[in-house]
Amino acid sequence: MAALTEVSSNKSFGGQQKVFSHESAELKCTMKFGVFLPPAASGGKVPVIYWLSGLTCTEQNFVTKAGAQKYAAEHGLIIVAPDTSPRGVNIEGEDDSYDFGSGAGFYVDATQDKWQTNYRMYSYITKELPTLINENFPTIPDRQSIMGHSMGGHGALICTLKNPGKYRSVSAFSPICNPVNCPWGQKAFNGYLGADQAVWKTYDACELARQYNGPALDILVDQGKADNFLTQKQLLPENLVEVCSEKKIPITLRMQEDYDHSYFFIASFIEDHIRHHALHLKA
Ligand SMILES: N[C@@H](CCC(=O)N[C@@H](CSC=O)C(=O)NCC(=O)O)C(=O)O
Repeated sequence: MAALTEVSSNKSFGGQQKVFSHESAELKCTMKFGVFLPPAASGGKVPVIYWLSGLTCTEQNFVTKAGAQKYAAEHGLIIVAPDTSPRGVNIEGEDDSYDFGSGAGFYVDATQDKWQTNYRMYSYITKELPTLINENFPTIPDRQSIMGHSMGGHGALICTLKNPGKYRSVSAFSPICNPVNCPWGQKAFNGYLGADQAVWKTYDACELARQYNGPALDILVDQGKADNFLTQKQLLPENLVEVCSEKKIPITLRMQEDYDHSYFFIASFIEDHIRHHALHLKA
């Protein structure tokens, strides 16, 4: 069993909000993650939701700003919130921009020389982290769901679409829906995956939805209408809705008047997302 080091522990809504660090075999560095343990977890096994954060985030953003603990406690759900990239791996240029390198792992397994040893966030999120969580916390391993924000919304969507049946449900706040067609995605995919756009498509939610052939999905997306990144065409939710309607994949896109891209938006609707996952995790 891989060793966990407790970094912090705070009682919250009758449960415990903790942060742990561990040595990641996939990323070859020390990583941190937040884990909320609801009161129900002290008396038995409970389902788990993974939260994937966006650009510039660590595990702290969700833990301190989303206000999820109250609802996770009420529904009896563990929530795990990992960091968004390898840290301190000393790759030249890793800290040069906010949207590539540190804090911007984009939930892919890099293939390019400089990045491929450490930048393996896809394998970390879908394999190493769940194994670690299931070994160390009272989870029901086949009852897991995933949600995320922006770059993390992209991550939640692709982890679900690439692994039919692995997650009981998926939801996202302002996700990057079509990275092959937006500036953030093009920069990250070119840097981590190289120039071959056929490889990019294997990590693009619209392309993956076009090819999806698995259990029925029930995708929930919230998007603020006053989100500057929506206006800048970084998110492209309309492209995902178009593919999902062609493929008859149920998706609910809620366009929320006046909300921006921030955690104030996330905190306003996190209750709905946790309820959405609870319905599927307890069905
Ligand atoms: N600094 C950047 C914008 C960075 C930003 O807005 N990050 C978002 C996620 S964006 C997509 O993945 C975020 O979650 N920030 C952390 C927070 O606590 O708000 C710029 O200036 O454009």
